[in-house]
Amino acid sequence: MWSVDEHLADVLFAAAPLPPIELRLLEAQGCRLAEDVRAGADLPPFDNSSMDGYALRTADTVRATEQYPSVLAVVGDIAAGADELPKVGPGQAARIMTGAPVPPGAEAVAPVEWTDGGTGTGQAADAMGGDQDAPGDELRVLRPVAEGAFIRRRGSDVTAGDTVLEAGAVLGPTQLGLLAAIGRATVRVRPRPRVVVLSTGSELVQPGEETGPGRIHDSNSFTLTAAAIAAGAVAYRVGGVPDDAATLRAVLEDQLGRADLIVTSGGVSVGAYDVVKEVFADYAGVDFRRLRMQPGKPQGYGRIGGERGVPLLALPGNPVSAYISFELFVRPVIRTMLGAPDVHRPVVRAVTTAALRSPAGRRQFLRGRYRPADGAVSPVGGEGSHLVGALAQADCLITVPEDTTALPAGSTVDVVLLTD
Ligand SMILES: Nc1nc2c(c(=O)[nH]1)N[C@H]1C(S)=C(S)[C@@H](COP(=O)(O)OP(=O)(O)OC[C@H]3O[C@@H](n4cnc5c(N)ncnc54)[C@H](O)[C@@H]3O)O[C@H]1N2
Ligand code: MOO
Repeated sequence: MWSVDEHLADVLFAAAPLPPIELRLLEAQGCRLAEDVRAGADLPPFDNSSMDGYALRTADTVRATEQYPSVLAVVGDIAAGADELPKVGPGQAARIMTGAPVPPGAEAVAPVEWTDGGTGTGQAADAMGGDQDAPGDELRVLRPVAEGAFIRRRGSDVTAGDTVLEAGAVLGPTQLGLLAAIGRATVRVRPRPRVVVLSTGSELVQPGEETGPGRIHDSNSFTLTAAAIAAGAVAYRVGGVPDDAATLRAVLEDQLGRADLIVTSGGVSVGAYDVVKEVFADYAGVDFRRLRMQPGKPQGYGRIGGERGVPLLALPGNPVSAYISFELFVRPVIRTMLGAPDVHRPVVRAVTTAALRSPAGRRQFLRGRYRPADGAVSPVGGEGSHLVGALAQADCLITVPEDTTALPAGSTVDVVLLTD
């Protein structure tokens, strides 16, 4: 028998970060950067207005008041995206929209609310006049405007040559937006591992179909596929492969091409129909071992597919065993392939609200609910590895060490937190 830690070490020994690839921005969401990204140009790329208003020279507004406005000649109209800009001289202003380039000669922008909007009334405007082609040709400015007011300076956000994101950064919405803003269409990242999830068992029926005598719905392929996605993988679900050597070989052969990792459930124990185990051992080069843990005792792992050798983890079929095995062994492999620094789930110390029992010589992982407020943890459901109802209520695993068979309520235990 092997310990949990020995098995984890062996499984991780064979795992490595996937080689970086160049991906389009939205395909790279959630991935880690494999390069330092530098800005090729300034952001903003040019001085521009942060308000709808009038670009002008500050000296012209020094004595402006509501009673005695400064009167300026409007010499042009600048929309965002404009490339031909009027020159603003003394006594002149140009109507300007938010984001539009500040024209030569202008030193500040007066928001439209600080002017009469070119209406000739001398009353403060609350919006730009609607006529784009013919802005009023005489503007009254109702207060002084300071040098640089409402101008977003070129390079004030990002300067050309700046490292804007470092290798290892995770690309979320705002990082992807920044990459787009500096003009990057693609980026070099560690890709998400492609995980093929395959559940074996002739008793399995897909959800939505009638079960019939002795048959059950395939739930593992859903749990494991969802868990792989939650861990950061791209996952492909192949549900319900019958316990038949030829079929299983064909399916494995077929799936190999699109997999960085294969995860199977079922057929790893000692049953008479566990042809799966034979196929994995002979064809796929998978070793089987029994671990000093409960649930999750029987485990297989190895590499399949000759040269390239895709790692394969064969998990036990009992649904709770399969899920716990995923969390303890498969998730760290996926996280390693992603190049994540945190490959393991966090473990906290907590006080159990109920007495716990555990088989001698096995590390037990009981399902529990953890209360961060007071550091208490309560078991949910029993020990049985078929209890999917209780599993769905749990948010943590309560660990009872190998050498402990009973713990009274109030004992301090290690708890593996399962929430993302
Ligand atoms: N004589 C022994 N019997 C068993 C031992 C043992 O040491 N000696 N180990 C037990 C333990 S522990 C486990 S765990 C299971 C592992 O069994 P297998 O990996 O061979 O899985 P199966 O026999 O195919 O199925 C076990 C159980 O899980 C259900 N199952 C399987 N696949 C799915 C699925 N995709 N969705 C939902 N449920 C699934 C299956 O119907 C069985 O009830 O072996 C024990 N036996
Ligand atoms: O180890 Mo099995 O996984 O106890 O149910």
